[in-house]
Amino acid sequence: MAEARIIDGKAFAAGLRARVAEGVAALKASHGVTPGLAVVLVGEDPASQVYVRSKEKALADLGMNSFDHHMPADLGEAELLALIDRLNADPAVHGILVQLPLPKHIDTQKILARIVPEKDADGFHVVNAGLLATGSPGAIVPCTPLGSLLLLRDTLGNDLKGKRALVLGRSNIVGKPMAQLLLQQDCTVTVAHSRTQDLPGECRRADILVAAVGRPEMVRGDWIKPGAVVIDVGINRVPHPTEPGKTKLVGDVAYDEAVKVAGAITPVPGGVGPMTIACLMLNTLAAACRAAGAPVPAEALA
Ligand SMILES: Nc1nc2c(c(=O)[nH]1)N[C@@H](CN(C=O)c1ccc(C(=O)N[C@@H](CCC(=O)O)C(=O)O)cc1)CN2
Repeated sequence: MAEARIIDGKAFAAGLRARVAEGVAALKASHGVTPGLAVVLVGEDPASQVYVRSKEKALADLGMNSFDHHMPADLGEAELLALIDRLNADPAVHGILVQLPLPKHIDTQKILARIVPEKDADGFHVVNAGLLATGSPGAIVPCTPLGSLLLLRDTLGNDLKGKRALVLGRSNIVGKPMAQLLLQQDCTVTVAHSRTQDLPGECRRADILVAAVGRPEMVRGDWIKPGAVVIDVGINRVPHPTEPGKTKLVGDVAYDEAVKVAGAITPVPGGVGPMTIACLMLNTLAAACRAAGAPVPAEALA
């Protein structure tokens, strides 16, 4: 059997970013509005610092405003809530991003719930989750599931109808919204998790397999239906197998095994990861369009 087609998330994300840049220029020209995202980072988690820097660079590259709030790890919850209140009230801020994870002394749900839903660029607010779950217009869709769906549509030529989809993982940030998006595409959706019986068997039935479980290389090659499309959301840093003291990134899928069975597969790195940041840019543009009464880019509507 031929090896799987490699889904190039990096290239697709570059194209999406170019389309967002065009949308930004058009909004400036038509309404005199520059989309702006407030980027809130609390503490010094090294991975979060890297992601936040990439987001701030992407904003600048695409002609958007970035309002950076890098706060100390011992910032109090009340101070963070007060910052969110200020950003909610600032008309130049169209989107607010609070980088996760937050330090343990801060109640993440309380912070996310404080962001007004129309500025919730990550789509994590319960109002946006509810709009998505009910198929209502105006939902801001979480970036990683949105990016995964755009890659799936591109791979399958928009033909997801009737396909059996298995989402492995039930987080509020990826698994649940991913399942909602696939349902909207008329897939037959199963959500599997750590307590699912016969996980390999469930996976083997899937035409579309989205792995978002956060366990390095958990999905083995013989769990995959021949020809299935595999979207690997996992980003796990593990000890390098041959270079002592070094680490490497792997997904939730054993790539070398899966690539021999699947019809198409996202690599890690270079698959879903770059789409997360591109979709954040898209959601920020969409929020600015809504605030200005301008048409919202179709890709953001899922
Ligand atoms: N508020 C949020 N916090 C977090 C989110 C999120 O969507 N919103 N997601 C992750 C981290 N994340 C963005 O914040 C993110 C993760 C990975 C990538 C990415 O491009 N990964 C590269 C590899 C990067 C590397 O070498 O480490 C890839 O997969 O090719 C982008 C964004 C948790 N927090």
